[in-house]
Amino acid sequence: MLASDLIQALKYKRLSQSEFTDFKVTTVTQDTRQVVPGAVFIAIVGANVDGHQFIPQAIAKGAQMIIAQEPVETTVPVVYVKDTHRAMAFLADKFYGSPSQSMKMIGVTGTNGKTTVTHLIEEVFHDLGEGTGLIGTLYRKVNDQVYPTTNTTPDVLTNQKTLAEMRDANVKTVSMEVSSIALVQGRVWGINYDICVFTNFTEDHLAYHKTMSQYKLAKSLLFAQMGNTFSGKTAVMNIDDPVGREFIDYTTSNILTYGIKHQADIYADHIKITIHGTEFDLHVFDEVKHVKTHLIGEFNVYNSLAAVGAAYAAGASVAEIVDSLSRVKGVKGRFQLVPSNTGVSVIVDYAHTPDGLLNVLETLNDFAEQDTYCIVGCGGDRDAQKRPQMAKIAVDNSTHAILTEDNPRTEDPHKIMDDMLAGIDSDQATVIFNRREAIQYAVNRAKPGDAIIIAGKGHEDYQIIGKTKHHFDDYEEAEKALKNRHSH
Ligand SMILES: CC(=O)N[C@H]1[C@@H](OP(=O)(O)OP(=O)(O)OC[C@H]2O[C@@H](n3ccc(=O)[nH]c3=O)[C@H](O)[C@@H]2O)O[C@H](CO)[C@@H](O)[C@@H]1O[C@H](C)C(=O)N[C@@H](C)C(=O)N[C@H](CCC(=O)O)C(=O)O
Ligand SMILES: Nc1ncnc2c1ncn2[C@@H]1O[C@H](COP(=O)(O)OP(=O)(O)OP(=O)(O)O)[C@@H](O)[C@H]1O
Ligand SMILES: N[C@H](CCC[C@H](N)C(=O)O)C(=O)O
Ligand SMILES: [Mg+2]
Repeated sequence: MLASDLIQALKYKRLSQSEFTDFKVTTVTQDTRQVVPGAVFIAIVGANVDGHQFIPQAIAKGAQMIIAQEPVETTVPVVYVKDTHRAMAFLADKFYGSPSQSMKMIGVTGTNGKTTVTHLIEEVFHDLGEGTGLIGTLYRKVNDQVYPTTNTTPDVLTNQKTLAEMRDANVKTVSMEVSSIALVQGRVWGINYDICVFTNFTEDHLAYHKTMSQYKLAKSLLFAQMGNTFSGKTAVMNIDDPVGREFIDYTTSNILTYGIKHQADIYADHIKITIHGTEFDLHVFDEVKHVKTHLIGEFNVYNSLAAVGAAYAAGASVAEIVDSLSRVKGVKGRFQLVPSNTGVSVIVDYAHTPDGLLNVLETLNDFAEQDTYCIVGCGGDRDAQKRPQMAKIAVDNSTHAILTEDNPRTEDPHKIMDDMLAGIDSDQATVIFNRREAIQYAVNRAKPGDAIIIAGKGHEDYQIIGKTKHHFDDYEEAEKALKNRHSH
């Protein structure tokens, strides 16, 4: 694409040089680390640094045009806009040719369950032999090709680039996690969602959003993005959650409701939960099918219903969806059982919010024959308000609560622990800062019939201390601990 064509995407702009030599744009990026000769570099004012300071570096690496919002002196043409952040979304869509227009786009938002629901949806269309795409916490996936990712919802350029790759690889259906932070930062601006799913709303991310009402507003943006013209789109809403009921008013899309407690279009009854899986009768309007899945817990019935709604709206039949649900083995780090012959059940789970933790502990208590152990910590540089609540939930819902480190990041682990301990009496829990030791301690103490949940890090194969990532994997650690187990 020629630079002159690309900048047509920007309606209001000022060029630093009225005449410039047009060139073929090789890439558009806001990150100097991705600049190649022929690039257009967008200077973004970030939370840590101001991208305008990287302009000389970008030019040295071959950037041939700059998009800026502040006066800069350069040797290459500059396009001035009021807000480079907004411009980035327009340029991303234009450069990659609006890929979301040519695929069925499913966006999933909510505090918990996004990763699980997006995987369940992907599985249905994968089983139907269609090309599928997935963007989320674990990775970006184009058919079977997996790319690593840093954010649950990447920046807008990475999103559009990934979507373009999906379109070119014959992907028909994309299921995508949309985080609240991404929604306020415009990381999904320009994406044309056909189906949007709301899972639930409870506390998280207050370090970023400050108040629950701002957090809620952020989540609502996905449904606002669906628009208010009659477009054949569908919003799939959990109406057992009051916020799900409220968000229905934010869009004129078609609505599919799901739930267990309220009268919904899609609902489950006769629910049976065991350590091996969950069974229920699925009702989709007048159709009823028995579902047997490997996923465990009532919260996973909700996740299944959300996926049923999205897949149904995207054209799959109830029979096809049920067939796929019965095959799904589970998602990495989400209520994942670590095999062992010790008689102790060890489960790795990504619960990192009060509600998530409460749900998994309730599930664990449903089937644990004897005592339960909950190993949990809280991440640094994240919502501090959830820390005392999570400690209390651990204490109230397990026989032995063991408080440990998660990703301390740049915070002092003692400060994080003090925040957690403020929610309980200090003699109610055992504190073992070192996560490896905490896991070994629980595994040694547990008797056959006991169950241990290692919460908070799920699939993560690292621990972030300061700004450094060290290899650390709860599942691997649990396997090792079980091997080295010496019971007392
Ligand atoms: C606070 C926050 O959200 N930060 C996000 C934000 O970074 P930023 O605006 O702070 O960027 P910055 O580091 O100040 O840099 C400013 C500009 O200079 C550029 N730069 C920077 C350095 C350099 O050498 N060269 C260069 O060009 C950067 O590319 C950027 O354009 O934009 C980046 C690109 O989109 C994100 O990766 C980054 O997420 C950070 C890593 C993060 O931890 N975010 C968390 C809070 C988050 O977004 N989480 C949600 C929810 C998770 C969940 O619950 O699932 C998520 O979606 O992941
Ligand atoms: N529907 C649900 N309701 C409440 N808790 C849930 C639900 N689904 C999953 N959880 C809990 O939350 C954890 C994370 O689940 P999942 O990864 O699917 O959520 P997510 O929304 O993608 O999280 P993130 O915000 O980190 O991307 C699970 O390990 C489980 O403990
Ligand atoms: N992706 C989420 C959850 C991280 C989970 C936990 N392990 C932590 O580090 O807080 C976040 O960035 O807030
Ligand atoms: Mg996720």
